[in-house]
This record gives sequence, C-alpha cells and structure tokens, in this order.
Amino acid sequence: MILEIDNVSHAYQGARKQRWVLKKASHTFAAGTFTSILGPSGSGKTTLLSLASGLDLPTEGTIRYRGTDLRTLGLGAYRRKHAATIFQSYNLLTYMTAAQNIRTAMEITGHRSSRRRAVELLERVGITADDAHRNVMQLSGGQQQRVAIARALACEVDLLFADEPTGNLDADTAQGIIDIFRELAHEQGTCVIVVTHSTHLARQSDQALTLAKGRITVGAGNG
Ligand SMILES: Nc1ncnc2c1ncn2[C@@H]1O[C@H](COP(=O)(O)OP(=O)(O)OP(=O)(O)O)[C@@H](O)[C@H]1O
Repeated sequence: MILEIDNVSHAYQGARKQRWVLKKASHTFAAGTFTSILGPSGSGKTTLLSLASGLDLPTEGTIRYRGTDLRTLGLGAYRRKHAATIFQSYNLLTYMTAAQNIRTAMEITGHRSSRRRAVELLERVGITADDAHRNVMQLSGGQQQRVAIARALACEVDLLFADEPTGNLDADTAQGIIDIFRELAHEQGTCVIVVTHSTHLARQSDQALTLAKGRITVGAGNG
C-alpha cells in the first residue's frame, strides 16, 4: 500500500480544552487509484488531507508512506519527494507567469527546470502555449486550477492530494479536471486523493470515502 492512515486522531487546542476532529480514523490507499473523501462541513476533511499530505503530524496514530512512518521519513522530505497538494486557493505565485510557476516547482523539488517541459505540462492540462506565458492573475479560476495541477505534475510524485478542486468551476471545466485525475491514476499509477462536496466527482472516483464523527467509512454516505 502506498499510503496508510493508521488509527489517526487529531485535536486542535481550543480556548479551554482540546477539540478532537479525527478519532481513530484508518484507511489504506493503493497506487493507481482515484479516491474521493466526502463528509459534512467541519467533519475534518481538510484536516485529514493536511495530515496525509505531510503538512502536520497527527496528535495520535501513524501515517505511513510505502510502509515508513512520516515521522521517520520527515515531513519536508515527504512533501518534496512523494506528495503534491493542490490547495483550494491554488497558492500560485501571483507575480509570475504560469510557466514560471511550474519551473519554480521543478527547482524546489530538485528537478531540472525546463521551459519546454513546463509548457508541455501546461498543454497537457489544457493551457495553451500563449497562456503559459501570461501572468497567472490574468487567467480564469479554472485555468489557475489547471496551472496548479500542472505544477503538481511537475513534481513527478506518486501521491496527489487536492482540496475541493472543482468547487468554483463550471460543469465542463470541472469534468476536464476530473478526467485528468482519472487519467493520472489509471494511466500513470498516481494515487489521487480528493476532498470534495461534489457527489458528481465522487461517482467518478474508484472509491468514495465518508468522514463523519471523526472516522472514515467506505461509501459516499450522506455527506
Ligand atoms: N488550525 C485550526 N485550529 C483550530 N481548529 C481548527 C483548525 N483547522 C480546523 N479546525 C476545526 O476543525 C474542524 C474540522 O475542520 P476541517 O477544515 O478539517 O473540516 P472540513 O470537513 O474540511 O470542512 P469544510 O467541508 O467546511 O471545508 C472544524 O470545526 C474547524 O473549525
């Protein structure tokens, strides 16, 4: 298994006491699968994603990448080498062009920065060569989302996380993004894990999980 969430509990410190958001959540994820995670607002989906993508360590329990505890692997190394995340807000560098954003990600993750490869990756997600050289702030929300996906592809990792990737997009653009995720999982063997409120997206994933009461259950549930 590429990723194991093993009895993970997570608490945030409140004014007076700790508030447990995850309570002994467990699940294992295989390479080459596209998984959606549904659940009511506030159920801890983003928290689970941030732990699984190595932004923070769980209060209790273990997360393993190919059998190794992330504590042993180191969160920084895990994020650089194995896990890419597409955030709700895209987190693009706003003073750069789309291609420059991709090249920066290549440099940060230790890949050779190449203008040609950056444009290739952008074209793969439907950004034209012309748009690749425009400042990202001149692109639409859907295009910025695609740039964020191309940036994740540039990292050449085998785990891809996305938080509400189709939330602000029209139906056609959203479908294009879902198709990219399916292709990445099924043709490149990437493990794609997406947090969403969209049952349309969940129906097209290989596996829908629901987070409720701090635990993960298999199936789309009522979330
Ligand atoms: N950094 C933090 N500090 C304290 N509490 C937090 C923090 N992040 C999240 N929470 C709380 O943890 C709970 C779960 O939040 P989380 O964002 O993980 O839920 P979610 O399922 O992703 O919600 P949504 O669907 O609305 O995005 C919420 O009650 C939230 O207020």
